[in-house]
Amino acid sequence: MSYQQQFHRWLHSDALSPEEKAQLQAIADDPKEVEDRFFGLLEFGTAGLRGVMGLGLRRMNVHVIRHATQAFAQVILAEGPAAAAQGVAICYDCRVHSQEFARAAAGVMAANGIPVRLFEAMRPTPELSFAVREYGCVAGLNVTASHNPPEYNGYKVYWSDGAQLPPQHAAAIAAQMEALDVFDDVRTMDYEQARAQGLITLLGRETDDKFLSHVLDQINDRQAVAQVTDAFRMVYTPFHGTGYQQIPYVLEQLGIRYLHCVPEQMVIDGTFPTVKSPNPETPESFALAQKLAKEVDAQLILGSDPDADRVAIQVKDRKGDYVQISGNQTGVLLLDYLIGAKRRAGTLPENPVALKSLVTTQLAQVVAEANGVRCYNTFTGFKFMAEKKNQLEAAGQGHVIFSYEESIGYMIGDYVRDKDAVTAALLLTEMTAWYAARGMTLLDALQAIYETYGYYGENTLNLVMPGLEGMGKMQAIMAALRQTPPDQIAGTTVCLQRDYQTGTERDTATGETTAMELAGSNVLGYQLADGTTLVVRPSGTEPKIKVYVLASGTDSADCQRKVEQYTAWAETLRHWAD
Ligand SMILES: O=P(O)(O)OC[C@H]1O[C@H](O)[C@H](O)[C@@H](O)[C@@H]1O
Repeated sequence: MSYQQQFHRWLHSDALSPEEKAQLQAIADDPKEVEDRFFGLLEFGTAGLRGVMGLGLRRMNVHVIRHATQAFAQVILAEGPAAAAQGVAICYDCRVHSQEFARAAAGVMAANGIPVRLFEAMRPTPELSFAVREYGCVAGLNVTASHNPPEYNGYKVYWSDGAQLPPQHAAAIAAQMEALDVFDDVRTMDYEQARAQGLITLLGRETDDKFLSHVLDQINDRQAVAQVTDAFRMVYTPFHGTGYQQIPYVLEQLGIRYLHCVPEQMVIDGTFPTVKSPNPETPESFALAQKLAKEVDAQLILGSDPDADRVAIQVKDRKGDYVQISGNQTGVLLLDYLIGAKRRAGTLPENPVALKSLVTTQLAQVVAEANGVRCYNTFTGFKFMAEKKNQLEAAGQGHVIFSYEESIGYMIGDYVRDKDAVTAALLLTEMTAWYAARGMTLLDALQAIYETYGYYGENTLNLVMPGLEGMGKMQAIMAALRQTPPDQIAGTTVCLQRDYQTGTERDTATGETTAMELAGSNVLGYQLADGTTLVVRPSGTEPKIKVYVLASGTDSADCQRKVEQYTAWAETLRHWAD
């Protein structure tokens, strides 16, 4: 069906209310907008479906949610009646329409005879992962667009291990979505009726208590916190999102006495009125938190993203300014700390393993291996880390103690299979207090790590390319890089050219091609003669190409110089599609 046909189908469908039809009518004379909204289905990316809210096949709205859920229900039903009877857990975040979408999804599952455990109110994403495992659900889903701007919403899908669906299962849902009509093939049931029939039950306090008790079990060193508690001040912001109860709670349980939460941002609001972007990766998001931190003279600022699966930190430097510690650096600090803390507490398992994504700093591997911890790379997305953790542990090949990505996601413990800002916030605070008890800030600790293991520097460049046009440009850039793989980048020889789609690595000196362990994802990589690694991939959550520069050098300035040099080259990729 062409996009115009799709548009007319929606415009005349009985499933749409008169108001919805009027909204669609308003764009009828704008063919570009109609095309953008109807040219195809939303794709399952790094974190499921994600899109701008609005009417249309390529937008997030109740019809698309029901369609996706019907497709998901078919995949579950195909597992047989026993699997379907295990039911699904459903969660949602603070966004406008998230509760409505979650209830609509619950209604579709119920209409398909699949029992639903629905959170009574918004909750952090990691609690959904936990609930799926805890209640032996066959699957789970979460209505959230994580850190995206307010106009977005999304749909994350989980399987029975509590991890987001790996590509082959996501592809099964996508295939069902293609096969099922968006209106005619969707079974749905009234929310209240499904509740009355016991097909939808609510999850609340009891689940929180179980989850939080696992989180608190991760504490390694209460003593260190007790030592500094009278002088240790910190600021926390949930950015109007789901971390607002559990993170302050666990920090208090850790023994933090002076915890200052940013009052304006403790107010739940899916429009995120006090920030340009609710993404804690962007230091500017912390403006209000910094203001409060200066007032109370805090040592640490911590901010969790709206669905509380990711967390970023800022610390006070010598000049008294708050500086962001990148995800790459935070992960290295936490990994190094956890190895030490677990060793001191006698809780480091035999055969410890750390996982990271292939676009995360090499330093993590160096630190892990120097401390007797094996380290593996995976593709971006915690579904891949969860898969690797499950595989290694089932085969008796090690116990994963820590998994992380440069994009400020951290997974710790065995009770979740997704990134978890609640546990990470707890341990980042414990770590900061531990160093404070030794007269060190996290910046000092980072410097010590560089001096011990070598200097590393990283940057991620985002080439934003929105809409249908942007999609074409991104494809063209990836195709051009494949067609003419660079032999030199910014004047430096490329030694190895990697294509993670085919899983092959080409040595430019010999022309020899060898197979790599990782394959099957649209990612390209270049190993340069000066030790720098460059990785290029289209984002799976936003319309952009991401270029990762991972450098090492003789000191910080040397790393910085390389990072700038290759970032400048990465900027030029923008024009490869012109
Ligand atoms: O690089 P992207 O595909 O946009 O993904 C960026 C991040 O998005 C989500 O938060 C995923 O859960 C993360 O695993 C991922 O690192």
